[in-house]
Amino acid sequence: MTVPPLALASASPRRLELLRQIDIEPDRVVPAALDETPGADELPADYADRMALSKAEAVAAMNSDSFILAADTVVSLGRRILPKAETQEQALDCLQLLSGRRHRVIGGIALLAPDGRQARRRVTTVVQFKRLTPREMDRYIDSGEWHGKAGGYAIQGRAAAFIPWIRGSYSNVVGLALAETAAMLCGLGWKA
Ligand SMILES: Cc1cn([C@H]2C[C@H](O)[C@@H](COP(=O)(O)OP(=O)(O)OP(=O)(O)O)O2)c(=O)[nH]c1=O
Repeated sequence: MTVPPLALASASPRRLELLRQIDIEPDRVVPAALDETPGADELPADYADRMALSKAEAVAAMNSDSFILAADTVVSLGRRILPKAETQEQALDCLQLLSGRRHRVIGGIALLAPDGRQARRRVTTVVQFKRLTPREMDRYIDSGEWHGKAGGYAIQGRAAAFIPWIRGSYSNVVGLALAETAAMLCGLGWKA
C-alpha cells in the first residue's frame, strides 16, 4: 500500500527542523499565505486553533492527495496576544511585558487526512522569565534573534538564559509539540 505524502503547511524553518528531529521528513513544504490578524475579542487559545486550521486548509486545495500538517504558536499574557516581533520596538515591548513574569505559549496543531478526516490539538506550555535588566534587553535586541518570533524571543537561542523554568512541552515553545504531533499522525494512520 502506498503511503499518501505529507505536506507541511509552513514557512517556518523551525517546524521542519523539529519534524526532522523525530525522523519525519515531509514530502512537501508549502507556506500558507494568510491574514494573521487576530479578531478584536479573540482569545489566544481560539486564535491559535483557528490559525492552525486555516493554514492547513489554505494549502489543502492544491494538495488533496496529501496529509497536511499545520501549526501556530501564540505567546499570551492573560487574554493578550503578543505580536510576532517584526521591529525592535515590538521586541522591546514584548521583553518588558515578559520580564519577571510567567506567560503561556499556546500551540495549535491541525492535521488533515486525504480522506477528509482531521485531527486538532492545542498544547499549552507555561514559561517563566526572570526579571531582565535594561542591559540584558538591549543586548538581546542587538542579537536580532527575536525577529519573526511570537512574543519577541526564541527559547532555543540566547533567550534560554532568561528562562529558569517551563512547565509543559519544550518543542511546543520552539514551534511544534512533537509528542502530540507524532500521536496525531499515528492516530490518522500516516505511516501507521
Ligand atoms: C516563543 C517562540 C516562538 N518561536 C517561533 C515559532 C514560530 O516560527 C513563530 C511563531 O509564528 P507562527 O505564525 O506560529 O509561525 P511562522 O509564521 O514562523 O511560520 P508558518 O506560519 O509559516 O508555519 O515563533 C520560536 O522559534 N521560539 C520561541 O521560543
